[in-house]
Amino acid sequence: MSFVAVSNIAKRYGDAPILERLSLDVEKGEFVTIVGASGCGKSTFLRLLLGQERADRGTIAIEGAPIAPEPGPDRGVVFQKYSVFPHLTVIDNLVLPAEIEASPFFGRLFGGRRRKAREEAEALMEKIGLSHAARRYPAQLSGGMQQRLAIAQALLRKPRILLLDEPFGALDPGTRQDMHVLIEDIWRETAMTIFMVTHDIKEAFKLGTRLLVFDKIRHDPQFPAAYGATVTYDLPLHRKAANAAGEGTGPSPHETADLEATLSMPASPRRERAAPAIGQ
Ligand SMILES: Nc1ncnc2c1ncn2[C@@H]1O[C@H](COP(=O)(O)OP(=O)(O)OP(=O)(O)O)[C@@H](O)[C@H]1O
Repeated sequence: MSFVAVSNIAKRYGDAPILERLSLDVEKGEFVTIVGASGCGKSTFLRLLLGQERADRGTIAIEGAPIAPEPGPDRGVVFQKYSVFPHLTVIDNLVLPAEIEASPFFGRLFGGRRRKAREEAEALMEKIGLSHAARRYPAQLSGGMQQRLAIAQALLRKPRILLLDEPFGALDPGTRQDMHVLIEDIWRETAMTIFMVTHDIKEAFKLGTRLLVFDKIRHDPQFPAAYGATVTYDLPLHRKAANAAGEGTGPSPHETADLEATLSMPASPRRERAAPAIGQ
């Protein structure tokens, strides 16, 4: 039994099929990166995993149990645009969820429970490098710091699955590199299972242990929206494992260019050629 089992799911919005015949088995601790043409349904897939939306057909199970019909503490999420509370300081952004969980009506904790929540928030700020900014408001943070805060919020309830939807898409290259280091550290330390949507192929190769390409298998040129997308390439990134052992290098320019060429085309029928041999 795999940790996350996605079996033959389909999702439509109105008359438009977005995803179809999508099946996938993911083991605990995998870092799955997802790429695909814009609008092909990558974020929709993350929302299905989150439980924010329901598939029209098929099932998603975590450790054999059907996924809860709403977002739960076992799944954390970070979006490209900051999902933090703008009117709260960094530390209050990290304490409030605990307060609301413990006291949904008043949203306040007192005494030992409040102290514990603050200690946990402080430990998290230390881990993600925001201790010095505890009293600042989100508008006073850089983009990278705001995303650190969003990641910290997602980690608050110690999720087993982390869903990242283009989390670094709005950041400059230097900040992105820092965030790569942070997310890799968190992943190694927590052994979380991560699904990350990205438009950056190099980032997908660099961070993932497995890379999925979403695309359409069936295509009607008269009605481009007639069919949904599915997983058309599923590439184990063996080289990543070698990297972890201190060996190997990133993808060759040829491999990256090959996949970039594939993805630069609009969502299209499956191209009948062998998947690039990654990390063989
Ligand atoms: N709530 C919704 N209602 C109707 N259509 C939707 C809804 N959410 C998404 N869509 C449509 O579903 C399709 C897939 O959207 P989705 O955001 O999943 O794509 P994506 O691959 O993540 O795109 P991008 O890479 O541009 O972020 C798009 O055509 C989008 O317009």
